[in-house]
Amino acid sequence: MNALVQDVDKRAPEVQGRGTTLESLKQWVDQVAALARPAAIHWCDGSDAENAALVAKMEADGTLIRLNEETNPGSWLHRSHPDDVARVEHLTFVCTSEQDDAGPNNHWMSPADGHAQMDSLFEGCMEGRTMYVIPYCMGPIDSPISRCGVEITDSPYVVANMRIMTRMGEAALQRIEREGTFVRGLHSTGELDPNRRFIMHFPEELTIKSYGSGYGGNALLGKKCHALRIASHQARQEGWLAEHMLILGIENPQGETHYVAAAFPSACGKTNLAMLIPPEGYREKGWKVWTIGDDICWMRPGPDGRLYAINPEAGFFGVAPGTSAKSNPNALATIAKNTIFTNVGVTADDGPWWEGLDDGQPVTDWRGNAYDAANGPAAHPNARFTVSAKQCPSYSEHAEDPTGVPISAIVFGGRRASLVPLVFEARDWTHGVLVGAAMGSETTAAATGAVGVMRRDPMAMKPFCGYNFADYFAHWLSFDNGRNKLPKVFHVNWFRKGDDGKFLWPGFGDNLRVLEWMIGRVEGRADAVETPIGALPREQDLDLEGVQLSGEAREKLFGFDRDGWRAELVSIGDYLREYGPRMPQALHDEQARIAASLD
Ligand SMILES: Nc1nc2c(ncn2[C@@H]2O[C@H](COP(=O)(O)OP(=O)(O)OP(=O)(O)O)[C@@H](O)[C@H]2O)c(=O)[nH]1
Ligand SMILES: O=C([O-])CC(=O)C(=O)O
Ligand SMILES: [Mn+2]
Repeated sequence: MNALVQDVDKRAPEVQGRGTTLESLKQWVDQVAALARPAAIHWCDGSDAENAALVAKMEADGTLIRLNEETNPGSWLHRSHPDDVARVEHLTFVCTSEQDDAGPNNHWMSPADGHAQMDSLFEGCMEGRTMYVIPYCMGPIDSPISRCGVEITDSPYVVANMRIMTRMGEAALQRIEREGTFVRGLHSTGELDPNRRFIMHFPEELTIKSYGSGYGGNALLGKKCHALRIASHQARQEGWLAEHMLILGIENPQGETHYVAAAFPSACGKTNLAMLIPPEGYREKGWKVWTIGDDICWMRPGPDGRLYAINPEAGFFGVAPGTSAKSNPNALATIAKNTIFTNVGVTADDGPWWEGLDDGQPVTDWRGNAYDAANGPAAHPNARFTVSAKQCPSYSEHAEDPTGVPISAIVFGGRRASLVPLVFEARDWTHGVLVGAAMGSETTAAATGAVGVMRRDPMAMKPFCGYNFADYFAHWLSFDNGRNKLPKVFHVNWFRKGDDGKFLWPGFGDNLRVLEWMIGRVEGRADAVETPIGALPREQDLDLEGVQLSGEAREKLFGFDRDGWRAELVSIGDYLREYGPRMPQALHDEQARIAASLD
């Protein structure tokens, strides 16, 4: 047992009050142990020795497979159960006392039913297994914006991943004792039976219970469950924002840096944008892009009224397929060592392999079978890497600033094959909130279910907002209070397709051309044309030197299709009405204003 917690037991009754938080932690651990009946309890300290012992155990039982030590030092392959490869939105619940507080955007169960359901699954589920207790901090350990939690799990794979993704161990436990509060997460991989799998949240109790999956977003409870679903609920009560956003810094040739936060749905380009390498021409002039975070952003107004953002995570849990020396060399450099690969293929010399990788050939697929193209891709489309952010060559020296970084622009974006141009700017905050609320995107392999189906995914938070979207939009609107100096809001679409079904915009490094225009707008330098949907750049307002665009590409990326947008605004109006009377009138008014200006 951890020394700090052990001390609680030894304390004389008169000083025990000082350790009340740790006492209640210990009581909860005891309660869980009585229910799940593990063979042993291990309090994680986050040390290298602890990790080495866990990894050795996982290597021995086949949970981890060692990759080539020369080409991929310290790196491992994990093959999940083939039915457990992505988030399960249909099995994810938000349990609030009132159903309306969870909203039409969440599956709901009453807290009593939710606990009963989960506790019956947890009964005796850890028999013969070790129960790990993981104290962790989301965000830099010394940042006032950070928050702590404790995850109890029976999966050593989860422990190894949480060690990379969070600040885990002794320092987190000390912060928990100081702060007097923490999020409780209980997880078991159970039998990995898709029919006995639930990811359940109790935001009013700051509690998470997850059963039956070992996959990242379902099992690493610090990530989506805590840092988005529970944190969004806390953020609303306390006046901040917990968002599914990357954070990056753009340094211009004069050495000035602007920070941008961008919300794209799962597997829609956050990791890639966060690690962008400037294209030819920009590099020579001295443009640089710095990575702060690739998935989650917590932000709040600072004393000067600007929004300050931290990345609550310490690592990247990124999509492997498509990562190449051409698309994302920074990611490739980051994962060159000390990386856990999940569900990738393997080459003859024990290297990790996925579709889109520049060289190598797979001999084994993600299931562990001999690779045969007839059986599908070598790597699962949602294969992932887990790696420390510190290994990223573009990791910003300000990424761990306790104050966070000031945000100049917020960017929303989705996968839209048609209609939506490359970029436009919202005219003010309220319009920006509508643009976020109306976001649409085609579904991806990050969640189980059909891929490529267009759905509304407001602010990329459809699977992650822990409360009613109507209240969430009202919360966003409330930041426009006359005191805050809010960032400009933009919308991008890297995924517009031509008649031949191919992407019209080169994307990746070339996305800096669009970011540069945004910064120009923030500084009042760049030009645009006003349209009913917002301000659009003309081709000449972007630096497109060296970019080959067809006539069709120019028309579709920079044009505005009035008839198409009329239909889109009708669909947006219908969507807002699905939330009934809780939807802020300001968003209905904004939708009506734009719809009217399209006539
Ligand atoms: N065409 C095009 N594809 C892109 C671009 N950026 C990223 N992608 C593709 O989008 C997919 C996923 O991108 P990621 O950056 O890993 O997605 P993410 O938003 O970080 O995803 P999560 O970790 O699931 O939240 C990969 O297949 C990329 O190759 C781009 O600018 N253009
Ligand atoms: O949660 C996960 O498993 C990975 C992720 O970032 C997402 O799906 O958005
Ligand atoms: Mn994500």
